[in-house]
Amino acid sequence: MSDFIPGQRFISDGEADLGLGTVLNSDPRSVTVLFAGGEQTRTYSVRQAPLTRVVFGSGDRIETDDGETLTVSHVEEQRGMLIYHGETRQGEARQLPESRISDRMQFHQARDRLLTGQLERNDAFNLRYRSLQHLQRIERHPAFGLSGPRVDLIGHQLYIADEVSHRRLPRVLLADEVGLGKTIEAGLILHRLLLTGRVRRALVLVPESLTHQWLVELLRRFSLEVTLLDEAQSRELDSDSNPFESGQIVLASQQWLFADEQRRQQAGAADWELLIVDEAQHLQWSPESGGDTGYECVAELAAAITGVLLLTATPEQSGALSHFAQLRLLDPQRYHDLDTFREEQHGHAAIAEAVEAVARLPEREARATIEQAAGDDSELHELLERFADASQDEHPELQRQLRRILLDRYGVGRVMFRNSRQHVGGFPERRLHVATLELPQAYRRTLRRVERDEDHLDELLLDTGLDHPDVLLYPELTFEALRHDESGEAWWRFDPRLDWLRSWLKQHPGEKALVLCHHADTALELAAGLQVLSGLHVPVFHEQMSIIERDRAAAAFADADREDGSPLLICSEIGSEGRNFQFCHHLILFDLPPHPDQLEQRIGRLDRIGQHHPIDIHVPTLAGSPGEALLMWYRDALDAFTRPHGLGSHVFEQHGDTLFDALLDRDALTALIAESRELLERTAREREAGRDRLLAHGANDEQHAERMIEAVRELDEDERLDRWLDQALEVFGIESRELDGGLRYLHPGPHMLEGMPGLIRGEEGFSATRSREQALARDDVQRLSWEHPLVREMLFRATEGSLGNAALALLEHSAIPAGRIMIEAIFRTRTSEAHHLHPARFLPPTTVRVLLDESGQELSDKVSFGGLAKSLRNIKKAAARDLIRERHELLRQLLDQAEGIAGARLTPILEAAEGDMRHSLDSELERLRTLSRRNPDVPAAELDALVAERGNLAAAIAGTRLQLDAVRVIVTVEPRR
Ligand SMILES: Nc1ncnc2c1ncn2[C@@H]1O[C@H](COP(=O)(O)OP(=O)(O)OP(=O)(O)O)[C@@H](O)[C@H]1O
Repeated sequence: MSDFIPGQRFISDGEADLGLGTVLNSDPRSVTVLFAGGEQTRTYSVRQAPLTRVVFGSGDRIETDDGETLTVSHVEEQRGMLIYHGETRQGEARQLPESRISDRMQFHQARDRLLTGQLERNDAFNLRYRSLQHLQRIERHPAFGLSGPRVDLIGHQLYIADEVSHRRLPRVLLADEVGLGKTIEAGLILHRLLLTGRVRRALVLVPESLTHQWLVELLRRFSLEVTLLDEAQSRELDSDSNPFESGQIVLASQQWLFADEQRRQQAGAADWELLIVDEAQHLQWSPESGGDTGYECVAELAAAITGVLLLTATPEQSGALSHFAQLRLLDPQRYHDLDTFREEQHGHAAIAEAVEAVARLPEREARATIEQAAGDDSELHELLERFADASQDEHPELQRQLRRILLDRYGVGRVMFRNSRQHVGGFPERRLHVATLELPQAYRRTLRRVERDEDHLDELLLDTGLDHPDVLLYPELTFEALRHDESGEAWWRFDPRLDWLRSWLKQHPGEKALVLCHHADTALELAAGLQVLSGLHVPVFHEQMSIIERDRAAAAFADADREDGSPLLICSEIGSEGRNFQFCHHLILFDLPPHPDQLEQRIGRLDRIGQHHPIDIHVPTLAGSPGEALLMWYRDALDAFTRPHGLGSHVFEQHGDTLFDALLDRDALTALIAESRELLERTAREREAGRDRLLAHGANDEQHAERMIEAVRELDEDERLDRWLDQALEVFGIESRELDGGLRYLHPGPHMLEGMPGLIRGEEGFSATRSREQALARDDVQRLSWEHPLVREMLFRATEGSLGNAALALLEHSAIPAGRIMIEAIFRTRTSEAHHLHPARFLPPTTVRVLLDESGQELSDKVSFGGLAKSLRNIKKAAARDLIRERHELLRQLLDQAEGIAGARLTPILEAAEGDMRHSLDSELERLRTLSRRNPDVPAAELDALVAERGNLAAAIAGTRLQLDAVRVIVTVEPRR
């Protein structure tokens, strides 16, 4: 080291605490270094200067002399001096000559720590190496990001999560039938995108009534810490700051956000990579009048955010228009014209037939069907040719490709996923029980007048302030609105539905029932009536209640044994939307909602995943009333109580007005029922032949789903996690005690390192299991997986901090003379930038291990890490430091040599990663290109994004460097006798 240049930066190998030194001057024999941090100057002989040059690489953070932090992107050398280029914390580009690095900068890197004697326990070094190895394996695993959540492994959900999270533009409509797990699918997608680093910030917008449920689900099932933002909390935050920047995942109520212009602007100004909107059917839009405030707010956000998940069980609640409006939010260029959209829906049957024909290949008829659907699509024809020449072994893969191309090109399934009970299977039956009760006089009078005199309806609407058809369907509201005399009798005193309900309770001791009413007022008064008449205190659940009150009511219902427990819960229509009540199987429809999708939402509270009992739907109805007419239409025309078919809204769109006119006219009703039934059956046949069939094929690929389940199980059962956990818990100072039933209790030990998720020193710990079943059955038990926050934190600290990156150990060996030195150097790849592209799927942190003996011989082939680690002993720190100091020069030489050896091994690693990446992205690009020629569902932006991604990934891989991550010095000693 003869050419020291003034301004270059070094640290003293022996005196690390002096900090970072600057060469002041040098001559052929000596070099003088100023350690400004310690205000000291040292002069060394050039030949033996115990100095290590400080060189940073891309991705490193440098502290500057003016208090900034610079993240290095690349380094340039000018006349022996290094110039660092990078970005400041504010994202500004900056150049920094090495002379301007802060004198006080601390060193955490392996080489500096070793040479400055900052050594650690051997087990920490072992943990570091093993953690890197596991990361390398897990980040490439096909189930990575999906194995941690506490959910049952349900095929269609895992398929959707895998498919969507792999897309560059994850913008889809999750439209499974009610209760099939859209929240879970959205959670899985979010979880994976967060873990892979593609998403760092997400905004989740849900109806006010569901905020708490989402908060709890994201925490309990996905271990995601979410900031629930409301007005009070926003005000508490610093008035200058944007409250939407206050958390990584922000959950907010749609009602709150949509109503406040300033908050909407703030949400739009924050940086997000993913937007999730639940119950998207409420967003209203039409070509004539544009969107309502909510729609426009979501449209603005969706235009700026890469990933968008819209959730709705009833995408057509307001007809094809609302469905189109949702798709338009996801891809406005593609869905720009409502008429074209309507027309496209007709061609789906032929494609569905072709998709099904694929399974029957090589039958001639099947081939003909596919050929016909393929038109002039040369790729499909070519695949069919290949199939004809292929061996039987190759058939499944070719069939998969054929199916995929057909669905991709012509299916709606690229943007929309809809699973139905019919295709998922395993759902309990629904049973309808109607109780026809006598219409009370008080209601009858009003109805008869309307029947006789049409104008009376208008008067009634004016007098009551109610809407049509509510004024007819909910006679208790009409009665109350007309009851001017406060002292008069309340409706619940004479309404026979109350008596019916009371006797139902008597006949079903120990059972629970969810009672639904269309209006909150009915729900409240019904509860009041029950209290007076039966002394029963029944919790009510409606949209005017606070979230806390609602949760309390739901809890009292869930646990009837509590002091405030109740066998009934009375809910208003939208008060209970999205809620989970599958622990109960009796549904009492105190009245019926005016829209079939609302009826489906009601039944969906109980008919959800997790419901194991047939569902009993009880409808007390008043003979001759409009409510009874509606029941007949739902039951006889729509078949709305047996199973969800998603066609209710379509029929309603055509016949809704006539229906409301026929509520008081039984002849008209009978005709309407026949007409509606005919429309329902015809549409069902068409949909079954076309769109629905295609959607069902697109929403789930059973083989893919099966592979995902297998992949997750593989990680679930990974025994290496148990071994790694034992080592990690020991190093981090966490104690573990076996409990009965395969559980373990983790709790903080006296020396536990700070900041371990879920554990605080001096406090209780938690029970944990590796078993998915056990964790699903018990809320109080956490499930340990490679994705559990504690495991991730330990993996992170064991590989990213300085923990265990420098160590010294003794090796007892009779065949090697005592006092000989070896170094075990672990290098790892560092791929900078492009985190959001998840380069780790092609190049996870990859280790290169180099084991050199004193003579510079490379032994890693002969001596394995595990074999060596087993034979090593610890040594006292002070003695280790002395040893290092004595052998400085040799260690530096060995480290330089190891670096050279490792460097030579980098090229094949990068080549393999680049090959993998190109293989994967090229074939996807090819697929998208062909697809975009046929299927306008593929937005041009997706193609551009993919090309850009390939370029960025290639650059990231090419820019990968090897960094010495950890080093262990091994000193031989004579075996102890
Ligand atoms: N994989 C799973 N493991 C365990 N529970 C699940 C799973 N999938 C769904 N569930 C449960 O089934 C119920 C319905 O799921 P979820 O709320 O996600 O359905 P949804 O489709 O969003 O319903 P809705 O249409 O009512 O909004 C919830 O209680 C959920 O926790």
